[in-house]
Amino acid sequence: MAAKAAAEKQIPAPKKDTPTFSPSKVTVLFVLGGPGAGKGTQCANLVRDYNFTHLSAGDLLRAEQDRPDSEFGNLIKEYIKDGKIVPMEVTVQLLENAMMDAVKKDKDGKGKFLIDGFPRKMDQALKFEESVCPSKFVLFFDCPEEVMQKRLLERGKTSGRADDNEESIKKRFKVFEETSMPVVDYFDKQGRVVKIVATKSPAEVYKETRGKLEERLGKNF
Ligand SMILES: Nc1ncnc2c1ncn2[C@@H]1O[C@H](COP(=O)(O)OP(=O)(O)OP(=O)(O)O)[C@@H](O)[C@H]1O
Ligand SMILES: O=c1ccn([C@@H]2O[C@H](COP(=O)(O)O)[C@@H](O)[C@H]2O)c(=O)[nH]1
Ligand SMILES: [Mg+2]
Repeated sequence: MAAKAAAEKQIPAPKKDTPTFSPSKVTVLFVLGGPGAGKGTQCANLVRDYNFTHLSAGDLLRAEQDRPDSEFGNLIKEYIKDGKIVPMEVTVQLLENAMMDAVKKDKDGKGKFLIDGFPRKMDQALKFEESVCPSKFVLFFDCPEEVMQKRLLERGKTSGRADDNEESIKKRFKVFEETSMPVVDYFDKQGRVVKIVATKSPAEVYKETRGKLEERLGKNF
């Protein structure tokens, strides 16, 4: 209950001196782009070809929402339907837990993560890099709203997602422009954004993604 109150009021957690994971052992790429830009689709390709662990913040929140004992279930449900950003304490903890699970399974304690749909708000970006792990860069899938809307409405016919409907999509676009684009701009000013044109076919988008990723990291990262 105390954690929930803290999350709702955004009471800052005590500051940590060092992040949980060292970038010498753990590689983090943030994957951003508007709702429906194709982040999940391209992450699946990257997992297949480069052995990344894919962590979608939205998927982790949906799983937490459905966990019978979760104290955050109702809160997450409300936030997702309205496209709002769940208080960062919840999401950062879910991500850190999932990263820890994966790193513990690796015999060298290493990990390579695609953190999809995160950070979507400046407080999350600062908190994650300070307390969990600094990221190498952001893969940013750039797509206009009309294209994303068409994709989401099509996906909504079968996805069962509570936010793949016209009303929620409109709210998600607004939050993306007002709250998440400033995060992309923040990393861009530091030269840490790799921008991909996301309007072409999935195969063409992936070709550009691979090319730019290897340009940045080399072939054997
Ligand atoms: N390049 C593409 N061209 C056409 N359709 C695409 C393309 N990439 C993905 N899609 C389709 O668009 C929909 C949204 O894709 P995806 O789930 O990968 O987006 P996302 O960025 O993860 O969305 P969200 O932010 O809602 O999680 C899916 O139905 C997917 O099959
Ligand atoms: O850091 C995050 C990421 C996501 N959310 C909420 O989840 C939904 C769905 O996210 P997808 O990436 O589209 O799966 C998003 O609209 C937010 O409501 C969040 O709160 N914080
Ligand atoms: Mg997705």
